Amino acid sequence: MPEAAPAPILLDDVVLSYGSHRVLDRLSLTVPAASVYALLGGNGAGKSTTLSVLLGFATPERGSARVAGIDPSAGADEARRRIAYLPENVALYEHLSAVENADYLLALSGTPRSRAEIVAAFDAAGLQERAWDQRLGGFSKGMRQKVAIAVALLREVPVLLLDEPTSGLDPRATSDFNRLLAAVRDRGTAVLMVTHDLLSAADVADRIGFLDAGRIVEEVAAQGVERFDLRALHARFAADTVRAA
Ligand SMILES: Nc1ncnc2c1ncn2[C@@H]1O[C@H](COP(=O)(O)OP(=O)(O)OP(=O)(O)O)[C@@H](O)[C@H]1O
Repeated sequence: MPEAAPAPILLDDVVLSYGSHRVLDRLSLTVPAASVYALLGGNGAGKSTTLSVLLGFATPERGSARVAGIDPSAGADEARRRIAYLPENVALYEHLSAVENADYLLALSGTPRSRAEIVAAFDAAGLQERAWDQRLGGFSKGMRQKVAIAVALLREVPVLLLDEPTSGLDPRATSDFNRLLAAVRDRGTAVLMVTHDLLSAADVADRIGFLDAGRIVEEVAAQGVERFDLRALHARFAADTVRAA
C-alpha cells in the first residue's frame, strides 16, 4: 500500500523563546488536508507566534515544523510558496482594482492567470460582479478577504493560514466567510485559523485546539449534527482567557 502523504501542516514538540520568555512550550499540532483547525487562546498564548513559525519568520529552538513536507526554518521561500496567509487586516493595493490586485499578486507569485480565471475565482469567493473593477479603497474587510481567498484559490496552495479572520466582521459577513472557508477546505486545503471567535470556530472547524502558555491544553473534534458542545467550549475558552488576563 502506498504511504499516506504527511499532513500539510505539522508542528512537533516545538519550543520557542524570546529571551527568557518561553512562548511556545512543546507545541504539537497536525492539520490534515481538507480540514479546518481553529486555534483558540487568550492574549499572549502564542497563536500568532505559531503562524510565524510556519511562515519561517521564527525558528524553533527545539522540535520541528513542516509545511507540505518543507521545513520553513530551512527553506522559508519554499514553504511560503505553498502557503496563503491572511493577516488580520488583509493588505492589498488600494489604488488598484480587485482584478488588478489579483493579476499583480498572481504574477508576483509566479502563477499568472487570465482575467476570465480571476473573475471566475471572485465569483466562487462570493465577490459581487460590480466590485471586480472597483478600486480597493472602499472595500470592507469581508470584501478584501474574498479577493485574498480568490487569489489563494488560484495559486492552488495546500495551506491556508488565517489570523483573526472574523474580527470586525458582522454576523452576515462572518457566516459568508465561514461558508467560503468550508468551500476552500472541501477543495483539499489544510486550513489553520487563529481566532478569538468561538462561534465561528464551532461553525466551521473540524478540530479546535486550546492554546495556553504556548501549549495545546485540550483538543476537541467536531462530532455528529451538533458538531461541538458550545457550552463546554465556552467554559473551556473562558478558563484560558481568564488565566491569560
Ligand atoms: N518578536 C517578539 N519579541 C519578543 N516577544 C514577543 C515577540 N512576539 C511575540 N512576543 C511575546 O510572545 C507572547 C505570545 O505572543 P503572540 O503574539 O504569539 O500571542 P497571541 O496568542 O497571538 O496573542 P493575541 O491574541 O494578543 O494576538 C507574548 O507574550 C508576546 O509579548
